Amino acid sequence: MKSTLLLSFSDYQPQAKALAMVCGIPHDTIQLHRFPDGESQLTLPVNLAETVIVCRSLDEPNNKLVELMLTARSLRQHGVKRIILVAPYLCYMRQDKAFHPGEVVSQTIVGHFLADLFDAVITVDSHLHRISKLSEAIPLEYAINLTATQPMADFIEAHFTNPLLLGPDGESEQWVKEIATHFGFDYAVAHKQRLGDHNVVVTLPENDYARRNIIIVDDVASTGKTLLEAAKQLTPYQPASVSVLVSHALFIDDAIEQLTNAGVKHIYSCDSIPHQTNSVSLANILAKALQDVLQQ
Ligand SMILES: O=P(O)(O)OC[C@H]1O[C@H](OP(=O)(O)OP(=O)(O)O)[C@H](O)[C@@H]1O
Repeated sequence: MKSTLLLSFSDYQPQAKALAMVCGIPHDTIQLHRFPDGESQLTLPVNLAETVIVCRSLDEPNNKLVELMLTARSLRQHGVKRIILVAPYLCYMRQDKAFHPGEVVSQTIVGHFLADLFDAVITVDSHLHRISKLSEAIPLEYAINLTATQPMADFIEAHFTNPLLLGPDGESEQWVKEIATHFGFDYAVAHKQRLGDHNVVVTLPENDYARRNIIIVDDVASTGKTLLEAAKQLTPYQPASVSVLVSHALFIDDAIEQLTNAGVKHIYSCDSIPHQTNSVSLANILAKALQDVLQQ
């Protein structure tokens, strides 16, 4: 048995291979076949290792969670001692509270499900708004929530001159402030009221937005409505440009088209979810965290 092996599915292979290369770990592929009835058939490599890292982002989560369970249980049956999940985008972290009687708190249920399968979980900019640590949702010693603020700051520094960062809601301040601090960028944070899945109201703080290159920064773009409403509020101030940068690019349905139609000039994202807007690689921050865990 080799000592360490990184496995990925075809949906995240370039990013997983890049991570394996930075870490100097061999990479192999889990073959996936979906039967006509929707069941998944998985085939693991024949040669495994004592420690196996499974690298898969958990957008479109429902099939992927079942496939992770099949993968992890099968790896254990084959004698793998340590199984680490690297999920740059972690699903179900937004349903963290029962807002109405009977509502299921998915965050902790999915968290315990992953803790039963894996020995460590590494993710990036997880949506932890009502808990302070990922280990409160995933009860593991190594439940690590990284932040992409450093590579995002480096990207902005390389592509913009004197930008103004805008967080579209109070929760985004943690990321916007940290990115701004790296290079002394100006920043502001808006207020958001969520009225429904596709309906938010964004109120901008007082600021001189005219003739500025503004970058709206957030953790995740799902319907894109949060970014869209922030961009629309900026238009009357006649900024030089409005761009967006997010950690996780879900961009459901026509989100990109709506942002473009609203005058958003550039749409950038980290590569936690494969998307046409991917501009910022997470390989280096994931590799550092993974190497730290492997040394334990
Ligand atoms: O692209 P969208 O569909 O607008 O979704 C993305 C937004 O949703 C999340 O916050 P949310 O509104 O859930 O607020 P919360 O911080 O209160 O959970 C997230 O932080 C984004 O701001």
